[in-house]
Amino acid sequence: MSLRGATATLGSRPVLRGVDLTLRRGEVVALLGANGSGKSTAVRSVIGQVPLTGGEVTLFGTPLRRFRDWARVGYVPQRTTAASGVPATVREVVSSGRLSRSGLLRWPSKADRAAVRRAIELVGLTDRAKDAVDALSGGQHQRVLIARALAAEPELLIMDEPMAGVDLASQQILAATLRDQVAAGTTVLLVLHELGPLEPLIDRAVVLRDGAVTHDGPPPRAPGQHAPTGHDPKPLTNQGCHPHTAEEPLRTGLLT
Ligand SMILES: Nc1ncnc2c1ncn2[C@@H]1O[C@H](COP(=O)(O)OP(=O)(O)OP(=O)(O)O)[C@@H](O)[C@H]1O
Repeated sequence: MSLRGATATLGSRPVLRGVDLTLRRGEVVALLGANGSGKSTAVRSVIGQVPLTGGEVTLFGTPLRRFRDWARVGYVPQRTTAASGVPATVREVVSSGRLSRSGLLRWPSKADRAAVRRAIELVGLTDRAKDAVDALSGGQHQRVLIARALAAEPELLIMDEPMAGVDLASQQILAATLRDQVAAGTTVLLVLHELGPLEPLIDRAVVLRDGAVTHDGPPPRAPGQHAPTGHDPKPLTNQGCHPHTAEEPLRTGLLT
């Protein structure tokens, strides 16, 4: 995927100011930066949720406006309250992630059901498959969202702060899940505040500051290290790591 010269304005505020971000097949890239630097906006523009005012997005070589093959893309939004109060089971939510591949109008095939089962197993929730998602912890809920993205067996996986507010046990399961995906050749774009347990998986880090790229290269080696450009005097890990408070549910088009 690539984002070239991307500019975007939210309200009257320029949020992306000429962002270039390219992922080659099989790469694992971390998008880092302080709160409000534009990370979420950048990934949401990749999946068409934020319109660009300039520049372009291409997915698998196709310009976004002509791209239709959404089953090739898995997207895990920032933690939301989208599932709370919805009486859906883990299996139902994960199955919804398969619809981009199976379509709404036909009965799920054996392969669809197996992919859903595998995705639930990958995130370690097999024993909770019949439970309502709103009976799960925050970390387990995040695992459900990841399983939902994996159910379509995407070639490109985009995750927005998958570790935010996730307990250590879930973090380890997520890291292992991601390791399997990467080993299978999936391309991964991760929005992160710090590399944490995902560090060994990451090939490259892109650092945003005020909507512009200040670094594109090797990831900072240790948590707490400074941004590698020398332009940013603040440690990447200590900029108000925030449990995301209740946010509006996102309508991604990938999740229904
Ligand atoms: N819907 C919106 N309307 C107006 N401004 C917005 C909107 N969404 C985000 N912004 C602003 O755009 C800027 C970039 O936000 P974005 O969520 O992309 O940053 P981020 O780097 O992902 O931050 P965080 O680490 O806090 O998630 C912020 O200043 C934010 O306040």
